[in-house]
Amino acid sequence: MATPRDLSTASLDPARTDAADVARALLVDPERGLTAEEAARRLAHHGPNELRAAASTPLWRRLLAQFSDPLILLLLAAVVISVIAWLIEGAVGAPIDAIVIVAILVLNAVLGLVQESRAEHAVAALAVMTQARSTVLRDGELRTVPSTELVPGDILVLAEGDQVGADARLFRAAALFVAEASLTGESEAVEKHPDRIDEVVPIGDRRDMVFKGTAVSRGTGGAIVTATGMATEMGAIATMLDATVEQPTPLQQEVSHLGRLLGRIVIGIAIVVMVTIALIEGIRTPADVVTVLLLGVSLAVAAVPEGLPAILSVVLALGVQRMAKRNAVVKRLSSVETLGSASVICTDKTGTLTTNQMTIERIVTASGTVDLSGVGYAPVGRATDHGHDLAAGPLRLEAQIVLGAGSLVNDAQLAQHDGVWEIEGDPTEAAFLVAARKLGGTREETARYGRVAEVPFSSERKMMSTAHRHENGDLVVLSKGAPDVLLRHCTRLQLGARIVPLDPVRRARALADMELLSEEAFRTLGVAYRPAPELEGTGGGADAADFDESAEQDLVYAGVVGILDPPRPEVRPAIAEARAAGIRVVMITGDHPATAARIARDLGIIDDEGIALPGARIDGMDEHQLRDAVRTVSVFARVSPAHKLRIVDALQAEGLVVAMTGDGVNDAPALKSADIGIAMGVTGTEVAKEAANMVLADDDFATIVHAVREGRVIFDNIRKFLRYLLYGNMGEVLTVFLGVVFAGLLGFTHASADGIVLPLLATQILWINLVTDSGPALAMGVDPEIDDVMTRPPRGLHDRAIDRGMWIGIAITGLVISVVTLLTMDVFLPGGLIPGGTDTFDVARTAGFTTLVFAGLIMAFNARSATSSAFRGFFANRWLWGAVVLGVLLQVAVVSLPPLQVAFSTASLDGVHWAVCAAMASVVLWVEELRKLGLRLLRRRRADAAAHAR
Ligand SMILES: Nc1ncnc2c1ncn2[C@@H]1O[C@H](COP(=O)(O)OP(=O)(O)OP(=O)(O)O)[C@@H](O)[C@H]1O
Repeated sequence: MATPRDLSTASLDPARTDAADVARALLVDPERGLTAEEAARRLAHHGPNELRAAASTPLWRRLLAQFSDPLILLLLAAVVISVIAWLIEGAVGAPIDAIVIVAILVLNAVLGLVQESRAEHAVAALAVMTQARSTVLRDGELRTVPSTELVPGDILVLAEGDQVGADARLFRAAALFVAEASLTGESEAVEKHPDRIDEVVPIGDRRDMVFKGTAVSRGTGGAIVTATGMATEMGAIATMLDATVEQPTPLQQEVSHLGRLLGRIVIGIAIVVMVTIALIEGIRTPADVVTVLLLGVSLAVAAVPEGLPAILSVVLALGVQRMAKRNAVVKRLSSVETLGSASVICTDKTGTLTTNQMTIERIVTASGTVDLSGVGYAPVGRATDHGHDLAAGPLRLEAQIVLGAGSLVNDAQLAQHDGVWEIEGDPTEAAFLVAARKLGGTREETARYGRVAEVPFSSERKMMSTAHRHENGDLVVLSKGAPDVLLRHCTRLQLGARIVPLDPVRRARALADMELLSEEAFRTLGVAYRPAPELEGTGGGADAADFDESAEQDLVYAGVVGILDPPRPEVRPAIAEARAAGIRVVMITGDHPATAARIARDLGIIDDEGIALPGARIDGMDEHQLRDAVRTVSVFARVSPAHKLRIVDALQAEGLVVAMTGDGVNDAPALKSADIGIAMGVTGTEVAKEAANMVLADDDFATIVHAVREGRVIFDNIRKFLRYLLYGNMGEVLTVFLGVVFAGLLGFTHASADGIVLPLLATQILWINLVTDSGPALAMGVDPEIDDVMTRPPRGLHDRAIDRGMWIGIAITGLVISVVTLLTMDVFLPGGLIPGGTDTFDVARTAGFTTLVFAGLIMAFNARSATSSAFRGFFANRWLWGAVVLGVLLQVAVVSLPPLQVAFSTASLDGVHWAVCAAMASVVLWVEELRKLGLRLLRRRRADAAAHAR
């Protein structure tokens, strides 16, 4: 086979070449597309259809960036000073502290880097899940493929809401409008037409081409891909489009703010500690200066959780992965936090609350009602009239017109694959194809019509029309749409084989028929038609360009179908769960108010008195009236996408955090405006997915509620490790500070070989923070749900992660930790508060150090809830247990292994020491248990009092 010319590099300009010639040059038949093998071959030749990503930062620079924190730099400076002092003093022995501190910092940087890479990988994996897709014709069939797999010569099939995946030459277009702002900056959508352009014109004027990165805002079309990847016009400007950098989430901002605040406070404390030591103990040698300096700076490094932003990213990213496994694909980490605060979920009805498995069960025409049996897409079922097989006659004829016309003004396809009936396209439309097959004779008739033009369906118009030519040359217009809308375009009625005027009585009857179907929860669709001889005169045939909305008049109303779209079984409990969690559910649908209200009632969204507010009423309201309305109304029906935007704005003005679902191209503004835009993964358009923060892989409402729960759990877990880290840090700072003060008061100055008496050494402080504490903190990030997060109201968007209650808890716990640590040291020291101690200062300090580490590890269990006992879900997190056991082993090692004893100035402990350390450390657990018990009792008493008052 000849190789197709690569148009992107050839001199041929597709915009100035006939579509047929472009197809020929690219060796493709526009009616069949490429074969799968040929597409694979071309993909191998041209490479994936991607814009080259920006080069990644080299590893060494990322490692170096780990040291860029000002406090770490300060510590490094202190280390340098200590080395200089050691050199001045004659370089005796080895500068052990300096070596140990640098080693710990390197270890810490490597860990930080690993965290960062994990978070990045998780985010990259999300990008793959939310990648854009395109519809192409391959082997004569429609296929949806990732847009990265498009190749030159592919036949793109474009519909409203599609992202154009590659540059392509149009060969067909029906009312095709493309938004090209991303490429040309032009905000208005441009109408496209396959007619060749003869001059060389700028991109914005190449009406016969569509370009990668733009979006179809209206209409349909077919185009031959002429360029992919960097060869596209978008590729030409791609150097300007560096990969978007993830902005820090509000929580990440709060944490870095917290870091800076702590940094300042701690530097203050460090200075106070250093001055206190100098005053109480007196600085005697340069070594004393270095010891105090290192201690002060290490304290600062320890107390400020530098690793927190990285841990935060990992926890968010892991949460995002868990959500994705449950079909909620979040595009940005920040959306996870917002999800947890959602206070109202506005949801579509069709496909989200319902199954979107449409079955026509009823056809109501002027002569009566036909019932159709059978479920699903298999076209087997009986047509009956009052329980009897439908006989030939006016009713059958009318039903045949309804279903026949309905399956012609239709873009869906029905086919049997391996014995299973499957549909391609809109399920509402496919329902007509299935029903038409159930009613014998209909398909034979429709086969005689060929489509010549169309005005596509849109959620604003709520109807669509096509023009067809019969074998005998006659032209007709066929329309289907929301019956109340369609009836406005009808002046006549089909009655048996006759066409009669649609007088007020007949119109009222038709409306009543539809209303009745709606109240029974049926989705309704009307069908109408008219002979259209006048189309013949326009431009030598019913040309697509001459056919527009103006043809939708003077129609003959044929009848209405009742489509069953059952609610998803999991939705009712999900709505109850949302309500319990203080989240309101609002249904916003294009469907009829009666259908909407009935289904909302069945699902528990509204009670029997609840009503559906029609979109037309919203039009008559100003902002204030709408704000009043959204306070009470939970069902909006027959709305258009523009109403959605107004509803979002009104709810937000009421102070609510709004999650909003959407699927169509016109939903994009509402999705962007909502706090969380949620696009449908299955039925949603590419434009909607692009505008949303989250994509539902299964279109299911219940998935949104799961995602909210997950968002709350993630936020809870973040609070857990904040609490945990700050408990420990507060404990250390207070231990050092109080230790120095008490040492002075008790006269323990210069009691050890190191010169100055310090309750903890710089290396030990760094050990605790950067080694033993990191494991439990990480494990906390994947903690299972300890407190039921769906029993509390949503968190305010601007509520702080660390509130006052938490600060009080941190202060109390920090104080308890420092007191037990100092008491442990005192127990073993001779001449302390508690008599009987006989150990050396080094042993006593090692015991204090160990108590501090153990208390920290025990606090990990406590930090998991502000109110629940640490024993609740005690064994639920095996990572936490792993981390705690590892922490204990590391501590045993640092106390008992001689090389580590030298590095960390520790001394061996015996059995009694270990037991006392463990017992003293456990005191924090009991104190916290008592405090939480008190809190719980208080809370219960308040709840009882409130219940009593009611
Ligand atoms: N393919 C179609 N052709 C003609 N009319 C349609 C088609 N699909 C839907 N309709 C009519 O338009 C109305 C509105 O449809 P739209 O897609 O805006 O909302 P919906 O799918 O009913 O609900 P939701 O907004 O909850 O997804 C429907 O109730 C139906 O009567």
